[in-house]
Amino acid sequence: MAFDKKRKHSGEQAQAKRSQSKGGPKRQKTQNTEKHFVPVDELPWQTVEVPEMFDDAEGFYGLEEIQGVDVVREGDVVKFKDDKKAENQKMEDNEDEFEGFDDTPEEESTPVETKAGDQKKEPKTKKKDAKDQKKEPKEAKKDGKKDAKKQKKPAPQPTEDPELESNLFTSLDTLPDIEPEEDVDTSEWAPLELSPDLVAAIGNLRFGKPTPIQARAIPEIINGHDVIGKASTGSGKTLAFGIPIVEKWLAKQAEGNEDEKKHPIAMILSPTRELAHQISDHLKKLSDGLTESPYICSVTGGLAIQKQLRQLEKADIIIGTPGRLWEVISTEIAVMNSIRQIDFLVVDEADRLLKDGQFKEAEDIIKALDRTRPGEEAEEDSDSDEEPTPKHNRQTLVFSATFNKALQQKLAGKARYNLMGEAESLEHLLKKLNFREAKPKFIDANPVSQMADKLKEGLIHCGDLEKDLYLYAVLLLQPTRRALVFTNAINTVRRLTPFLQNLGLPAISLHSDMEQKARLRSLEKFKADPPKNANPGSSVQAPILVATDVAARGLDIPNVDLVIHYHVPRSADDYVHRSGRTARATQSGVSIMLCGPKEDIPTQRLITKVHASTAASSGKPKKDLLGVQTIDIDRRLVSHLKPRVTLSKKITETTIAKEKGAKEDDWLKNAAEELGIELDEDEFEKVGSWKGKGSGKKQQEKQARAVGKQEVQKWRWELKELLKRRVNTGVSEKYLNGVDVEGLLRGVRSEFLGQVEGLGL
Ligand SMILES: Nc1ncnc2c1ncn2[C@@H]1O[C@H](COP(=O)(O)OP(=O)(O)OP(=O)(O)O)[C@@H](O)[C@H]1O
Repeated sequence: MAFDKKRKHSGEQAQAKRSQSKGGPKRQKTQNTEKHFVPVDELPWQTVEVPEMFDDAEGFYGLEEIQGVDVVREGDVVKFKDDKKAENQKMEDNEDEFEGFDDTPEEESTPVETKAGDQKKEPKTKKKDAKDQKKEPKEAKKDGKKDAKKQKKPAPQPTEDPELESNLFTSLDTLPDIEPEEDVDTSEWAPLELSPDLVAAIGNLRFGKPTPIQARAIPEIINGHDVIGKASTGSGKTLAFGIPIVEKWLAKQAEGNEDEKKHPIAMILSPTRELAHQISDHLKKLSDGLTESPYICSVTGGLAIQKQLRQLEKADIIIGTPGRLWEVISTEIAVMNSIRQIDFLVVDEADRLLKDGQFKEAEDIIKALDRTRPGEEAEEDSDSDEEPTPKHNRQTLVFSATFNKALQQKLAGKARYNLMGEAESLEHLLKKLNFREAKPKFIDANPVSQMADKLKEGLIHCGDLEKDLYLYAVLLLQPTRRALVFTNAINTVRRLTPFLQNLGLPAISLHSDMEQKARLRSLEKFKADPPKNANPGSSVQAPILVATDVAARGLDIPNVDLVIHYHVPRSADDYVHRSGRTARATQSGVSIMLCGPKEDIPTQRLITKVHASTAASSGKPKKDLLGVQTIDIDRRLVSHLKPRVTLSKKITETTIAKEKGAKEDDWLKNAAEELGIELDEDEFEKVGSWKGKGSGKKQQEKQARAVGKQEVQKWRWELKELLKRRVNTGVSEKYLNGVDVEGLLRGVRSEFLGQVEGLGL
């Protein structure tokens, strides 16, 4: 295409220019398209050699041509579109769009060191940008992910990121977006006399009033007391200690004492890695709303130590698991010295610290905190002959939903006897904590019931071998947004996850034998977008997390409405914490125990223990008030589900046995090779088998390994066919109690769950 260079600004072109500049705020797509239009003077014109004969032509002083330009006519307006520029722009746009976060380890390098660290320096506008990005439609993100995969865009360099946890945990993400003008009334926070900046930050979280534990603990902590706080699960204990810590940090910033600012203000000990990351996230969310915010870092095992160390050096608030914290601070004197000057030591889920061998490390940390530095020691010793009492200025805050009853009584000044056993060791821990005050304030926000207000509890009696069947039945029957299944053993998690997946349910595993990054990814998946239709009556099944007790404490995952105890928990406290993953804050939820014949007695004991105080305070007989309802699931429904459960079990067990067998074979072969022994097939068989304990199971595994691939495929096909048939399960809670079965079987309710068809009775 060629144009006369002697081109005046025609009315059309001027109009074209005007209309481009008038663009104003339009939808993104329009803006992008506008970007591709180029003013006529800026097009990449090329001079054309003209024949001599035109040299003297009047008014004709040259010819230029252009390629790759589209002329677009919009009504009276003509626009020029540079295709090459448009193409480049498109590529840039695609790159901008990429926000993929898939399952590959590379993705874990999402830079998250920003957050609180950057909060310190970042102007508010930046945060707003981040928020805006978050608000981008999910679909766009997904497309971005797909495109990125298609283009094989080089993944970001793995940077051993200790904070994959970013935004994994808090349910704050699920709060509906609020318009800026929609202010939350925070007047109920006024009695706590917090700084206006902090109240505004709390308002940003849309928390209109403090929870009972917050209302009681925050003033005591601000007044400088040591506090032992007890309140039911999901009742806001994290902010009960988090708010006063941030308040003190703000006060120190205002004082402007540079020395004071150099060391961290608080160290929070958490029993699990996931909980540590969650607390960190929760406090960062609170700090997001501040003009200036503390640098918060989490220090947990399973992630790169070097980066954690760098973060520790600049941290204001440290949250960590005792093992990793001890590993880092015991070797880094500078960090240790800095941590010694903390104002707050928090022990979250204190009673759990007694388990899993964490006690020793927690004790080491506390001892190290109190050990005076060499110079100071000499001074003290020379001044006094008395036993050196460790001097520190820190406040100690201990929180949990469960404290041993005897210890509680003692703390409340009511104990008439010495503490024994577990309580004794908790008391021992409390002693080791070396409180600043002789008598820390004990605040019990829920003296009567340990369980959350809006929690319903149920119990299903079934045979030992029927648990899988009942688990499946409950998951089909009880509509959920998210369900959590707890087991007492890692192997059960390993088996149940594929078992449920084979049945078409989106099960995800979580246990301590998984790599830390895989653990965080599992939680991320579980917490990911709630399925759009995962509501009563929907055919979309909500995610199911199958976990050991590693997920029992503290995790605040939004919209978990069902907790199933596949195994009866080992202790009443475990039951309280597991069940506490549902019915959090203002939400309601259901907790159901599957109880085999052998578990009957421990279950009764457990229920009595958990509900004894409720019964006692009402003065009614315990048996009427155990609060746990026995659920009868209709046998006809259960027996209808049995064939598919049997098939899924067979497939799962065969697959696991084959995998395990292959690993054992490899191990044997490697061991034989190293010893320079050649094993023939028969010997190989002999070495791999024995007649001792567990030989029955071994035999079963052997049989399972012998099943041919075709057979397994046949089972899979049969199961697929069964799953295609619809089961009218209905979605009434009444149904769980066996009340409305007839109606459901007749198809009175029009709601269906799963992809299975009528009971066929
Ligand atoms: N004042 C408040 N008003 C409303 N919701 C709140 C308030 N404070 C905290 N929350 C929310 O309540 C939920 C539970 O809080 P948190 O995780 O601190 O509970 P918890 O008592 O520590 O539970 P657990 O014993 O299980 O660890 C969180 O989603 C948190 O954001």
